[in-house]
Amino acid sequence: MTVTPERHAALAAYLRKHEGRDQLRFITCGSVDDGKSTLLGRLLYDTKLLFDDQLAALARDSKRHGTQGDALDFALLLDGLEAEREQGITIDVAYRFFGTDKRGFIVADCPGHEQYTRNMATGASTAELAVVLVDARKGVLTQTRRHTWICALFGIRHVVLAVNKMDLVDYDRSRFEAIAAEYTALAYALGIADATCIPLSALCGDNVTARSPRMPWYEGPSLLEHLETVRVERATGGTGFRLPVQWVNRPDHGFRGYAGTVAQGRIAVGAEIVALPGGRRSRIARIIGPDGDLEVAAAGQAVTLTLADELDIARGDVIADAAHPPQVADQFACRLLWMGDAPLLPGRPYWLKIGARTVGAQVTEIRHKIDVNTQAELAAKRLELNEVAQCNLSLDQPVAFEPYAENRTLGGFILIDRQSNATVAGGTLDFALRRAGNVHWQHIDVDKAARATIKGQKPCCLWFTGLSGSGKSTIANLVERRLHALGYHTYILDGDNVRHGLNRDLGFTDEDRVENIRRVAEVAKLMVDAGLIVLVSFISPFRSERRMARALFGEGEFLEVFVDTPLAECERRDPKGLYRRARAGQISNFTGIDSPYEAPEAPEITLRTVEAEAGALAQRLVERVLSFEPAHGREA
Ligand SMILES: Nc1ncnc2c1ncn2[C@@H]1O[C@H](COP(=O)(O)OS(=O)(=O)O)[C@@H](OP(=O)(O)O)[C@H]1O
Ligand SMILES: Nc1ncnc2c1ncn2[C@@H]1O[C@H](COP(=O)(O)OP(=O)(O)O)[C@@H](O)[C@H]1O
Repeated sequence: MTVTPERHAALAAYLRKHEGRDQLRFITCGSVDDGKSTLLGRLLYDTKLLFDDQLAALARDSKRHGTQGDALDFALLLDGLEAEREQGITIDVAYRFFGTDKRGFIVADCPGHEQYTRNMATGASTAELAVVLVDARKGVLTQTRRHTWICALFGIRHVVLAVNKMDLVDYDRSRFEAIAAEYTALAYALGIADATCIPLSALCGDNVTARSPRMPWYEGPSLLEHLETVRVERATGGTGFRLPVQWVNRPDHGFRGYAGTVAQGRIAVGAEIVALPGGRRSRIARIIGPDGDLEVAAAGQAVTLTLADELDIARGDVIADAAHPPQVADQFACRLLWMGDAPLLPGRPYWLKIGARTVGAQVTEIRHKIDVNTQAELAAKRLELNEVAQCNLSLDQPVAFEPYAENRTLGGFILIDRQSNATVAGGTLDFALRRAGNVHWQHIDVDKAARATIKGQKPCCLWFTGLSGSGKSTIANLVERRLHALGYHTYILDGDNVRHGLNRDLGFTDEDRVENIRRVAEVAKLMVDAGLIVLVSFISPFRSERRMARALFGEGEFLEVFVDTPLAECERRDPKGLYRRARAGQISNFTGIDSPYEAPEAPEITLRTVEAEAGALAQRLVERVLSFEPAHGREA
């Protein structure tokens, strides 16, 4: 079953038709084989609200591939979708919708495999309730705990534990009660106020839509009865109006509209607004809905606003009630669910997307990670796939936000890998850290240009990267000697040396190397600011951090010098005997052996040390530097 444009259109039509009707948005989550597909299939079938085309397909597939004889195999209803996922077709979450005369339902179906945590996070961030499945024979598993944790993280306050396959434990009451007790304690520890446990058999239909005579000891509602009647609070935090601007609509010079979905509150024509983070104010001139002008816009509505004044508002800005604006900050305490295959490394730059805004961001500190089985808080220097943690976050620019507990749209974010563009984390902003709030940039009259002029040179950073023993230090040293002899003001920052002082606390794990490069890049930036020609000679093995270093400098100030020497040659030279020791297992995390080196993709200069002598290579570099130095009578 594919999620075709027709089905999306059908969903949109359904939502329109049932606007205003009581609706429950929920997600289903469970481990593989817990029976999630069968349960959902049964629920859809028994409420007789399957689309006809789906039913026909189900009857056909059941005969062909089903495991239930001539009966309908409900699992097949959903497994088509699973199969597409196996083939790597990108479907975040499949939304299904059905209803009874009491309520409409929108279900985000999230597959159970570990690697689909990402999809589950997407589903959870818009759901009001979660149905968590466990197999009665297996009880609460690590996966169950993880899913429940994710539900809690993303603000779901109502959970149903569907204890499935009760038929396979002879509808045993004590088995159910033991699982229910364990799960209720877990949910309570995670702050989930309402955890309802229901014993059922999706396959046999027990307690799914109607109470089962096979479990007379169970006095609670069937799953459907519960879903129809559970009361969920819909309040989304405060009442102040907020609209994250999705796009700026400028068909001609006469019209400038700001389009987006109202994330909170309501606003009327004439009301005073503030555009954040900039802080400029104006009044609402027009509110334009899909069918024409409106007097008022409220949470959930997609509208275009025009303002009385021409403000410089860009995509990603937030238009807010001027009397009750949200906070603006660039440092946060947050909770994070790491979903990247490569680990999270503090200090590494990622993109952060919040509302309609994307900004550069770094996790500055992992305060602790959380063991989903025990809730224990553990020290961590990195986060691996599916780990959750409390972190501090620093953004390159301030953003308007609300704590996640108050508004999911303005408090929820994702992190995106800058190289692959993959979503690597989902998170929630808890509160702003004010540490940077009172630190202002101090203006200094003597600037970089003045310092450079007095030295008669153009400051720059020559960033050498390459394997240990490739020749970075040798060549950098020759370059500096030559420039120095010509009267230039230079400085070499060498990895070995800086690691004796400023970076004495760092080792050679990936996370320590990230921090090592971050610090030395900042130091190099200060030295360039002081007017110097700086030569940085660090292995700097990761593209991501070299890119971060480059971003600190102005146009033409940063030259990446790739000292390109094959590993075998470095090993043959082995000037410090380190390769020999690494091969003997005496040094771990050695670059090129058991720690990666990511060669530059577009360095300004590549020096192949097996093809030319160090002196000749150094001379090439000196000439390159001199080519953009101001002429002042020095001779090369
Ligand atoms: N495990 C491991 N891996 C790589 N290198 C090691 C290691 N242990 C010690 N050394 C010595 O440390 C020097 C590299 O430090 P850097 O600060 O340049 O490394 S990095 O940029 O953080 O990767 C490097 O110096 P160079 O040979 O000049 O590159 C080595 O002498
Ligand atoms: N063309 C060359 N350029 C630089 N170094 C070379 C070259 N050919 C041989 N070498 C030798 O390779 C070794 C490089 O060591 P070093 O400069 O300390 O490398 P790194 O700083 O990259 O670890 C030195 O012993 C140097 O004499």
